[in-house]
Amino acid sequence: MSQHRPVGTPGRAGAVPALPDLPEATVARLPEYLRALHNLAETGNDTVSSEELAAAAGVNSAKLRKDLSQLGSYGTRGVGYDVALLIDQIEFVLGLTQRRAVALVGVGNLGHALAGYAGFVSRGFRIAALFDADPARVGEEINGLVVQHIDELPRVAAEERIAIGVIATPATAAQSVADQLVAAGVTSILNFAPCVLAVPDGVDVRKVDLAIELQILSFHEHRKAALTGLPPTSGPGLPPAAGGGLASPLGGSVGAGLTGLPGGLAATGTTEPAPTGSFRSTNAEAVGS
Ligand SMILES: NC(=O)c1ccc[n+]([C@@H]2O[C@H](COP(=O)([O-])OP(=O)(O)OC[C@H]3O[C@@H](n4cnc5c(N)ncnc54)[C@H](O)[C@@H]3O)[C@@H](O)[C@H]2O)c1
Repeated sequence: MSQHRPVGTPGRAGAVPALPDLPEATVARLPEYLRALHNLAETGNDTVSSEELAAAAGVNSAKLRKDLSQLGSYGTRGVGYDVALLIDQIEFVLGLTQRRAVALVGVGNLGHALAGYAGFVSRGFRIAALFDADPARVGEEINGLVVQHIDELPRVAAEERIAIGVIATPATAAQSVADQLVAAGVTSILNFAPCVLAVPDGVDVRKVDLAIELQILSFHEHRKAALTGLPPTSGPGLPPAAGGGLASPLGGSVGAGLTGLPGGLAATGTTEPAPTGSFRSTNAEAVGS
């Protein structure tokens, strides 16, 4: 089978292109494919097999073939995928053919690091404005941009056509900043503050929380230790219980089964009720979803 462009690829002047309605998990993998494809292109590869691309992107090849088939891309039997064409297709679907303007709110420790990160430009984004509420930070120049007071947000958002707002303020300020971004017409927010944001329908929120990622890894460490009966890999941790399992905070032995979970929690996890009303809290995890 040959490789096809998806319906409505760039070049059809005036047309509003039809985009495939992709599952969120597929959308989350597309940037991984794109990164791998750019690396392949830079190292002189014109074509790539699904197995090679899957390995470079860190996913299984059946999943990759299914994801790419949803873009209308099937590769060519015996040849694989055309690297340049696939880059075009994925960039088109992700809307990366235009450089989107990003506003960063909160220029403290994290904000400084983000404002100075050169990788956004090469991935299709332009940090167009920096905001802070602290008069001591206003006027500071970082990477050629001057920090402006948050009160300037509505004017600058319109002038710079800000598409995405990045929140790097303390959690206590994040909801009010999100409200200000939404009022200024920003409909996509990347939230680094450790809190859930309420936003109106039509506004997308992604959340990045490295502490959550570490907690998930901690769970896997804990589980591996429980399965092998070995103590955790670092720190004093919990003392091994009699019988080789790990002691839970409420007594009992996790390694001997899941009966020792605090409060009698079921091992399958809990389900939160869906938010109601006109506000929603998508707050999807930007890492690992
Ligand atoms: N997601 C992650 O993995 C991760 C990692 C580190 C920090 N964080 C979070 O990022 C946030 C920033 O952390 P930090 O260490 O840079 O904090 P920081 O205190 O150094 O910086 C916060 C900045 O926000 C500004 N600010 C406060 N209220 C504001 C408002 N209403 N409008 C505009 N600016 C405002 C402050 O003046 C300050 O410059 C915190 O919420 C922290 O928990 C997240």
